[in-house]
Amino acid sequence: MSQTNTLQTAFPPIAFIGGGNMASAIIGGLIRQGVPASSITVVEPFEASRQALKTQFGIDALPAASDALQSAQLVVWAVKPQSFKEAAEPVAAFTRNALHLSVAAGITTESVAGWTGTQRIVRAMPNTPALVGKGMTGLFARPEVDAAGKALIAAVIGSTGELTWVEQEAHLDAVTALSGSGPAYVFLFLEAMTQAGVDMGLTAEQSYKLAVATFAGGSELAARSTESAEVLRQRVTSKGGTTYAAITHMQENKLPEIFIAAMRKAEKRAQELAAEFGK
Ligand SMILES: NC(=O)C1=CN([C@@H]2O[C@H](COP(=O)(O)OP(=O)(O)OC[C@H]3O[C@@H](n4cnc5c(N)ncnc54)[C@H](O)[C@@H]3O)[C@@H](O)[C@H]2O)C=CC1
Ligand SMILES: O=C(O)[C@@H]1CCC=N1
Repeated sequence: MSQTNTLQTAFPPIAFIGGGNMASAIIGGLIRQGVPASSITVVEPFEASRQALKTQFGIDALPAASDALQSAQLVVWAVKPQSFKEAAEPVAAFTRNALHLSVAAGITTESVAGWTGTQRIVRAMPNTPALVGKGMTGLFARPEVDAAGKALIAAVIGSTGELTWVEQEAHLDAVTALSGSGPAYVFLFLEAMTQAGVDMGLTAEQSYKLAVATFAGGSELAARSTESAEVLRQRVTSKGGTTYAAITHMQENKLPEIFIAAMRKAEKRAQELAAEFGK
């Protein structure tokens, strides 16, 4: 049986609370896998976002929580950490028997349990390449989630790309700093590489194409290779050559150290979000 058929037959009704970027990425993955829009309910207070869900997926999102949520066996929380508690209040009464999946950065499953009145919670940290089926998601399940619940969530998230389970919830803050925020680091590099290409006389279009293809190609090579990134880097870097000149400049200016420190800032911010908005 194909993956599409498995999902179509095995998929229960699912509700999304918040219908923005991340919800759309996951909904897009589900629909690409053949899940019917009619089995997806979305609560989204903003008219423009509801319209976008209608245009993109043919989903009539609800402006507020209602007893339509009662049929959902899985509830996906895709609201900002700042809005989670407020969003949970009107929803909780309808969803006590459902399995819950939160993608909110920083917010602990302990907080989600307090707001939803259930312990059956998985916390996930996806990323925006999920929009094109190339997502990477870290997941943590509370002990109250059984194997069937984990399998359902792996099927949902698997429709958007790859996934990995972590044993300690705190490690999701590391996942956030790495792959959750990571696409932004890639885009910053793309911007800088494109600018450098333009400075050296290429057109912006040509330069961007070269940069994007280089990231995609480098990632694919690393993914398929049995060798480490360090070895792959050394293979590009002829002694006294052009790459050597560039990498030496980056190392002398502590680019790796800056990168590592920056990611620790992201991890710390995830911890702060929990403290600020988790109560
Ligand atoms: N954008 C990203 O790269 C990633 C985001 N996340 C997490 O996903 C969550 C959602 O982020 P985005 O989708 O980027 O934000 P977004 O702003 O695009 O979507 C959030 C949606 O929630 C809606 N909303 C606000 N109050 C609500 C309420 N009371 N009830 C129901 N819906 C309500 C908003 O109208 C908005 O459409 C955040 O918690 C974020 O930490 C996780 C991984 C990556
Ligand atoms: O920046 C944020 O807070 C969210 C979480 C990871 C990516 N975006």
